[in-house]
Amino acid sequence: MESKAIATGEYAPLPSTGEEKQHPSRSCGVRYWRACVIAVVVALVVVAVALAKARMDLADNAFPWSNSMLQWQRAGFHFQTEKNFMSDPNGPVYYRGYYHLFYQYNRNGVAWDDGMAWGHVVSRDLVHWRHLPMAMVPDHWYDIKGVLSGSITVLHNGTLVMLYTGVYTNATVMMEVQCVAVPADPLLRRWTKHPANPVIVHPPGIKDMDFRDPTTAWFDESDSTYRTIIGSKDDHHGGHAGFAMVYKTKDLLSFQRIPGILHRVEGTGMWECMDFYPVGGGDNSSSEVLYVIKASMDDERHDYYALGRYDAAGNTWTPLDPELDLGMGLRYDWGKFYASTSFYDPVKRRRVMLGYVGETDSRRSDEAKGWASIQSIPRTVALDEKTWTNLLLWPVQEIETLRANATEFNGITIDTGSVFLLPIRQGTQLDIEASFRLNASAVAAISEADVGYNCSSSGGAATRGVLGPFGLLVLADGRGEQTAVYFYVSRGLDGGLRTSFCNDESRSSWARDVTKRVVGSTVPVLDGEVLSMRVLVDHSIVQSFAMGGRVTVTSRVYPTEAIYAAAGVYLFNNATGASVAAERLVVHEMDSVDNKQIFLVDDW
Ligand SMILES: OC[C@H]1O[C@@](CO)(OC[C@@]2(O[C@H]3O[C@H](CO)[C@@H](O)[C@H](O)[C@H]3O)O[C@H](CO)[C@@H](O)[C@@H]2O)[C@@H](O)[C@@H]1O
Repeated sequence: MESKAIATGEYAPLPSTGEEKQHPSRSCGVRYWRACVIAVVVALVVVAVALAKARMDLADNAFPWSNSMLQWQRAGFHFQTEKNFMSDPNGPVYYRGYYHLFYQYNRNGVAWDDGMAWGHVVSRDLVHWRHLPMAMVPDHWYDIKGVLSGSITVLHNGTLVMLYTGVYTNATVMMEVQCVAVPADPLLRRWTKHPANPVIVHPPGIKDMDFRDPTTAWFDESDSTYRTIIGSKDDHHGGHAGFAMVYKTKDLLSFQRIPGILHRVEGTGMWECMDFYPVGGGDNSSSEVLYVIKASMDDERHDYYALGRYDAAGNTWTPLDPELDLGMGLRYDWGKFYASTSFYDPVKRRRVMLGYVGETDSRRSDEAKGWASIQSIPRTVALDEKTWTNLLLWPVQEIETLRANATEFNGITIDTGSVFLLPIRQGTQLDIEASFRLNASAVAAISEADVGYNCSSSGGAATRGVLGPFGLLVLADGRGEQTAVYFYVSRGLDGGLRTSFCNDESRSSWARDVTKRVVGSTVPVLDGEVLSMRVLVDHSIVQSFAMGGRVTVTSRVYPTEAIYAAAGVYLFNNATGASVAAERLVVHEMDSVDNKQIFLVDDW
């Protein structure tokens, strides 16, 4: 097994793409002088055009992406569309033997635009998806500018109702309104928009375009009504609060706003794609049920959540810890992950959520690829009954059916300042399980304080501290391109240890026209626990999970050289004060899923 020094130096000059091969020139004899003059003139013109283009590209830092580089970026086992722009997952539901996933889709381009529709796929296992025709398109006056996000509710009688936001415009206004549709066939291919639409218009005092994304409704036994939440924002009197309103209905057609608000947090801005559901209190738990409130914060483009108590009679939700109120501390994911939604899976009696993972490359690259965005792997959501301060978000078990060859490594100790190449067959579609233990006596001997480590501002994986960073380099070619997924342990002034978990994208690509950040968060680690991570690598998407899903971090990365056979995985330890033992390390190769475009009931 090979061991080599970690690359911490500056990036070398941009490499050539390999497409700019020199062609041998043919010498010009007298007989060919005419042809040669023409050839020289043509060559000069070509060079001039190429130089002009190169100057333009340099001006906006555009990398000369080749087709094979762009082709490599498509995921192998995540769901994505063949072409065009996809965003929010909408109305996931289990119905008559199939998981249905709808999603925001622009049929005409690689970016968000007017005219968003609901795409539709179905699955038996949340892993292999089959495409169905567009489920909902803008074709009524009240949704003519777009069928925006919404939800599907399974009513007590087993029937389904879709709630969604329609956008319309006339000479004076652009307006978001809430609408209802019901399925017209058992496979949910066609939906009938109700003649009563729009069924909810915004209350006074709210801006026309700050009223969207109705949640899945739940049944309240106290007055036998269904209830749904709609997010908004309040910019009055110089404020900038996000807040949630609750509507109740008996028939899913006539809605009444419950006075007051469910919750409001000053300074958080528009709450999009809200979600609200119970956690805890399950079969194995004697503890009370808590309620998760989640909002996609439009200002920041992050999905925040908080744990609290719900008082249905008083129509209020109160955070367990006011310092971890919505928008303050807890996120579903610390990387690129937005507009998530969840549903209750009655088959496996679990809550499952997913969010969309947008592009962090340039619009020009998206146009060249012809597609934009990937859906996250569906994740189970559960209360962390050990901490009671956070959720556990974990890839659904079904994706383990894609695991092919597994390579297990035992007894590797990574010395300070070293890297270790893992001998695996391919590095582009992987599910990696790893747990690490810092040398205990080294940790005990260290008394110096190293407080205040922050993934985003402390310099990433190349910055060395006493007890970190250490972890994995994925999509790494040993020549500088690498995405680091790492822990960093610091000792606080109180003597206690504090652990951060981060994805460092800053060396993920030679290209300068992609966004590269270091993202992550501190993660709770209880006494005696080893530091564990799981990393799903799937071409341009890397999803990292720490400590069983207490913290998750998703990155989009666009390597230029660490692709195809050149993509590898390394262990690394950039700490100065302690070696790290990889106690458990299993690298599973992952099969591809073939998301067929056409669905035929009989052939599946
Ligand atoms: O597709 C509409 C639904 O998407 C949501 C949440 O993602 O709102 C998005 C929003 O548009 C912004 O997001 C786009 C990418 O998702 C972005 O490309 C666009 O430039 C942004 O405006 O859609 C509304 C437009 O009315 C805007 O206010 C949002 O930020 C969700 O809330 C929508 O239902």
